[in-house]
Amino acid sequence: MQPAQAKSVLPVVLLGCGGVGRHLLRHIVSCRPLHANQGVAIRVVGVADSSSLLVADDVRASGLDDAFLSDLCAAKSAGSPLSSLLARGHCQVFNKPEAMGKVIDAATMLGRTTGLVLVDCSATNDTVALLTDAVNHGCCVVLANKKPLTCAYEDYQKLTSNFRQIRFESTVGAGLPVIASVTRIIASGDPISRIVGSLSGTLGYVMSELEDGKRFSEVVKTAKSLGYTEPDPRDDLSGTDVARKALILARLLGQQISMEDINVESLYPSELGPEVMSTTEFLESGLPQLDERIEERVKAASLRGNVLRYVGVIGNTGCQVGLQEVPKDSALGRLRGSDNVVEIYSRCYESSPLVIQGAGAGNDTTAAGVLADIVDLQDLFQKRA
Ligand SMILES: NC(=O)C1=CN([C@@H]2O[C@H](COP(=O)(O)OP(=O)(O)OC[C@H]3O[C@@H](n4cnc5c(N)ncnc54)[C@H](OP(=O)(O)O)[C@@H]3O)[C@@H](O)[C@H]2O)C=CC1
Ligand SMILES: N[C@@H](CC=O)C(=O)O
Repeated sequence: MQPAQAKSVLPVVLLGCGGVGRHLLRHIVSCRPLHANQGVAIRVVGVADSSSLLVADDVRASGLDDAFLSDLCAAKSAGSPLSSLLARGHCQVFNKPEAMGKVIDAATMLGRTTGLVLVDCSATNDTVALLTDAVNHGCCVVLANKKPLTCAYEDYQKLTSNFRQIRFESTVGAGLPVIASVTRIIASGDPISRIVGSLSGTLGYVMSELEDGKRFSEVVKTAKSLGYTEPDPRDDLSGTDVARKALILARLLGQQISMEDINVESLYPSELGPEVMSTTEFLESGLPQLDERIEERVKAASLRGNVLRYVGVIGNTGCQVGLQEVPKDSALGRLRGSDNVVEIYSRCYESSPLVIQGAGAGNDTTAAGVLADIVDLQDLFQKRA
């Protein structure tokens, strides 16, 4: 008989079970045989949403089983609260504000013993203190949420001070290996001078669909239904989401800057902003008001043989994100759908940049990136027979 392979068991608490979080749970379940072959077992011990935290009865000994996780995804997809799963047994539910204290309790206990990966697939600013606390208790952190990395610089520094314990590949380019590539180039001592790219799956998709004559308002709604947009698509249309990605890259390059230091072009006026109308109102009545203006810009560019792309430039002297007219047959102009393209210029990649291209948004690819980050942490967890 073969001796049982030693496994790294990675307990996970997931914050956020929306589009990305649910895909992550499904990927964890479907990858069990693959991970077993790789000597890894991911044990989901807790899941939180905006109002509560559901945890396994004894987080040190066992997690939520796979049938439970499937039911949890189904319940959240149907709009039911996490507490609707209490009847299944072997779990407890804590409501806010108590819930976040319970996450810290789990992080304190597991950080000292088995270790814990706290995964942030929420879209809130509210998790940064919790994540920093978890890191300080020896836990690891994986982020799809960009906000904890784009907060005040001092908070960013605190969160990332133990760099080996934190992964955030999906925050830029979803599942594309952008952060890994930048990190490797930096580690090799090759100075990066510039990163240029189309960093928004939503805006890439919208711009390429407009070239086919579709209406802006309709295309934005389709991007939302495909899982490309942020929960409020104005985060994409304002350029804020791209600016967050630019900031994450700039900070990775060592720049001590903040969101206010980035020049951002918004595709909608402040009268249609979140302070004035809800997301639903924006989608129903605000968005159509933008159709004509954007479509005129697309047509004007087309008459010059160009297309519009929302481009981010991260340089040594500053960062800008905004619409640019680019030749139709350029690398940026040829982009279709939700694809991102990122060009990295450094001493080794000066005349011919390192180019990373592929799907840059979507729940599936984002969750896959998060899962790869979790598995990448396995060496920090003890192997057990
Ligand atoms: N979709 C994509 O292509 C990509 C997304 N991302 C990032 O992934 C994250 C998730 O996106 P997505 O799944 O589309 O968003 P959703 O809006 O679908 O889901 C967000 C989830 O977070 C939960 N939540 C809100 N506040 C808190 C909180 N304080 N604590 C715990 N959970 C909370 C929500 O709870 P409730 O269910 O109660 O509302 C919801 O379950 C975002 O930060 C996004 O920027 C990153 C790269 C690509
Ligand atoms: N809304 C974002 C999702 C990924 O970060 C995008 O469209 O790129």
